[in-house]
Amino acid sequence: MDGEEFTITTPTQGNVSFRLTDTLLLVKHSDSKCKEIPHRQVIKAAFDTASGSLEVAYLTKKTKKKYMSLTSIHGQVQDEKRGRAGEWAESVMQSVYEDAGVKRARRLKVLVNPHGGTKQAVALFIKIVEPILRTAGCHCDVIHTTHQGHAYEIAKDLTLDYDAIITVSGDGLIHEVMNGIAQHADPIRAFSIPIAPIPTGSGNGLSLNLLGITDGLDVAVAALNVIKGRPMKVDLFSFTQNGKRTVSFMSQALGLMADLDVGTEHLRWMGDVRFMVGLIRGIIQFKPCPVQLSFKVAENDKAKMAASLRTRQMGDDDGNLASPVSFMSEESVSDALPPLKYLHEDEDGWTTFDEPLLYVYAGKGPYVGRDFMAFPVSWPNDGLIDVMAMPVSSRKDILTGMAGAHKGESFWHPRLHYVKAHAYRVKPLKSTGYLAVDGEIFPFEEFQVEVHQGLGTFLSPYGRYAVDFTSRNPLETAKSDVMKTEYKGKHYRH
Ligand SMILES: Nc1ncnc2c1ncn2[C@@H]1O[C@H](COP(=O)(O)OP(=O)(O)OP(=O)(O)O)[C@@H](O)[C@H]1O
Repeated sequence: MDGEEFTITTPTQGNVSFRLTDTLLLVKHSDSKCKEIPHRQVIKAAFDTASGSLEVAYLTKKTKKKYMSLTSIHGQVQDEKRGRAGEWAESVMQSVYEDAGVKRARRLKVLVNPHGGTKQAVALFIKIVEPILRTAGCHCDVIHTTHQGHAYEIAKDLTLDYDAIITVSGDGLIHEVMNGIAQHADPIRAFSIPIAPIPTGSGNGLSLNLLGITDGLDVAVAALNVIKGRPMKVDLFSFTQNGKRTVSFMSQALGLMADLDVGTEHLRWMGDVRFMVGLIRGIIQFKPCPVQLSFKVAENDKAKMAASLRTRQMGDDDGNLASPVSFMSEESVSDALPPLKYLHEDEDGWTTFDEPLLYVYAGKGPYVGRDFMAFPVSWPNDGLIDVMAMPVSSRKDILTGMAGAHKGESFWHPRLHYVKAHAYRVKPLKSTGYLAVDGEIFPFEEFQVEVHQGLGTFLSPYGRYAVDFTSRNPLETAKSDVMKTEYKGKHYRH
């Protein structure tokens, strides 16, 4: 039945015709040219037999609008086509959902943090996000968090019949959800319920990574990801400190990089500008970060990391997407978190970095904020954590290093050490300093981090981070060999 044209008569827009092709829904108003809506943006086609009315809904980008717009068109189907309208609407739904590997009418646990970022979460959810989710037929069980720790409590006792957990917040609430799930009676099954962020916090790093720099702060694009995204397996980290295990999904920051978060909490109202304020303040203060860093290295050649990223990006299109429709994989169900592999006292195969440092920053996901692609060669489920360490140098050095930070160019800074590791540990050499884990403050005390490959799940439109790292090594070939020699020979002891 694809290809057949259906025309409806609407109360306000005259006649509107629809035709479905293999990839598009064509929408034609009598007085305007035909709109081409990709299947992915179509969220509803429904025919009501009793009234003879057809509703078609989709999202489109409109110039000058901050967010994608929801269009819902209702109207009476012409008499002679009424008998086939139900079947046509069903064939549209089949094409835009099941044929794309997506279950319709997802059941969602929605956590709205009224306190995050610029405190817009409640208004944005009610005005923009909820109408989109409801139009798509999603079942939303909405809770407004009332206190710190609330999302943790909810996630810990979550029933496992949700298709996704939606956080209308920043990254901080996701950290809480992850740690609630880690304490769940059935953590592996709970971790296989995908999380999808609606970006209303100040940093929104996860949303930028899943949706890209152009769409990453668009709450309507994020809502579309909730409806149409597919589960993407991601690595999570165990952060252990003083015998306590915490799950981290994004980053651990020490020194200058922790200054961006810690101490700018009271500036949440600024949105992500607060991180720039933190950076400038950190550069003015220019305090060294008194720690010893050790890691279990997997790769330490930047050029190889960038080449391997390009190879992966050219690989199969949705390589990281889990099988569609049903999210729970019965075979992979085990009932406990993976055990820790590395003991704190284990020295075998560990490399120690001996240079005085200005900061250590480790994590997963290229963007940590809109202006900073900190981990450009990060991959969702390579089983590794990207660790960077900046030795104490001049303010000028740091500033030049940050110049192309929004495009990930600081990766190539000759003084920045960047490794992919299975695990790493930090031992403070003094008692005072800053440590932030996923943006939350932690005691400045010894800790260790290891990676659990593919333990977590996010909803993703692409099955990979929606981030292009196009920057090439400015020193290219010859000079990069010099850097490599210096890297291995001078500052490390094995
Ligand atoms: N009702 C509430 N009152 C106070 N704090 C809350 C409330 N609900 C949640 N929180 C806390 O707010 C903190 C920040 O949440 P969130 O991640 O949404 O915003 P953000 O920190 O501004 O954004 P980002 O993490 O992206 O920088 C979380 O640690 C969470 O525990």
